[in-house]
Amino acid sequence: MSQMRLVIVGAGGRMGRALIKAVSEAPDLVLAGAIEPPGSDNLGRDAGELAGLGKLGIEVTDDALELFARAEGVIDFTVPAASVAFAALAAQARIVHVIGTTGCSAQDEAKIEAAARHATIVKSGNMSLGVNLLAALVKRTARTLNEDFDIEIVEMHHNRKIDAPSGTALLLGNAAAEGRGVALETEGVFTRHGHTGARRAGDIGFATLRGGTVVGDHNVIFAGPGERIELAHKAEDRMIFARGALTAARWARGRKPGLYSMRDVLDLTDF
Ligand SMILES: NC(=O)C1=CN([C@@H]2O[C@H](COP(=O)(O)OP(=O)(O)OC[C@H]3O[C@@H](n4cnc5c(N)ncnc54)[C@H](OP(=O)(O)O)[C@@H]3O)[C@@H](O)[C@H]2O)C=CC1
Ligand SMILES: O=C(O)C1=N[C@H](C(=O)O)C[C@H](O)C1
Repeated sequence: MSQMRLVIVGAGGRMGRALIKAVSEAPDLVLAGAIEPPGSDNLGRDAGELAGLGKLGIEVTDDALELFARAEGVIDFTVPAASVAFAALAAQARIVHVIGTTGCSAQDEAKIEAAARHATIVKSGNMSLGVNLLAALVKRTARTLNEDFDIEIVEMHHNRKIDAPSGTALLLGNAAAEGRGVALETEGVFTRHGHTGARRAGDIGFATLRGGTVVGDHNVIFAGPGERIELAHKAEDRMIFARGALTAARWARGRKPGLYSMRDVLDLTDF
């Protein structure tokens, strides 16, 4: 099979740079373009140099439409408004769109779902194998334990992160809710301050920590009477997300349009 031609959007970001490196290390993939927003200082720079690799001969541009027309897939770790716009363009070009962007609103999700009628979209709050396996374990654990076990999700990220709770924390919260047969929308508790009253049985609580250069730590605590189970993941390197995104692109190649998740890609659907 020929090399898969991929465009990286948000090429100058923390994940964009990791993705350029990951694509350049993969013999079956080729970098077909690199995109930054209009006005970015990175426009016109070489994508390889941006990622600290030396010249790759791919100039960073803001012309997504032109690049998407010549590519098979786009990898997107940007911001919600950009991902919604890129999904519409991916639908127009009928290509694969891998979305790692977090912090999307319900309206953003609806627009992405609409784009998935024509684009093959894989979207996940976390592209790593470890976190998706953790989500399966959380779901399984929540299914066994009743409401005597209080579920709390603690996450910590670097001080540049702009959304909370993390996409991963929400993914894990949804896994816990699914395991328990409830909806996170009604059971989730996202803030506590002041005289909150006692914890309600069945709550799924979230706590958000921000500081330093932490790549991403998540801990799901099942606190029961006299015992506590903790399931945790610590990301040490953004390359785990980048490689996961490339696994998703390969999996989506040639697949019919639709909205998929890493659960589909990693065949964890039985959990
Ligand atoms: N699902 C997963 O596994 C993971 C998800 N993420 C998520 O990915 C996202 C990005 O994270 P991170 O790389 O740390 O963030 P950064 O802020 O470092 O990077 C975001 C990049 O997107 C660019 N961008 C913004 N708007 C546009 C646009 N319209 N067109 C093209 N590029 C645009 C920014 O450019 P500029 O700076 O010029 O605005 C920047 O280069 C976040 O939502 C994060 O939570 C992160 C890691 C793993
Ligand atoms: O912004 C980040 O850095 C990360 N974002 C994702 C999230 O919101 O869960 C994934 C990872 O934890 C890093």
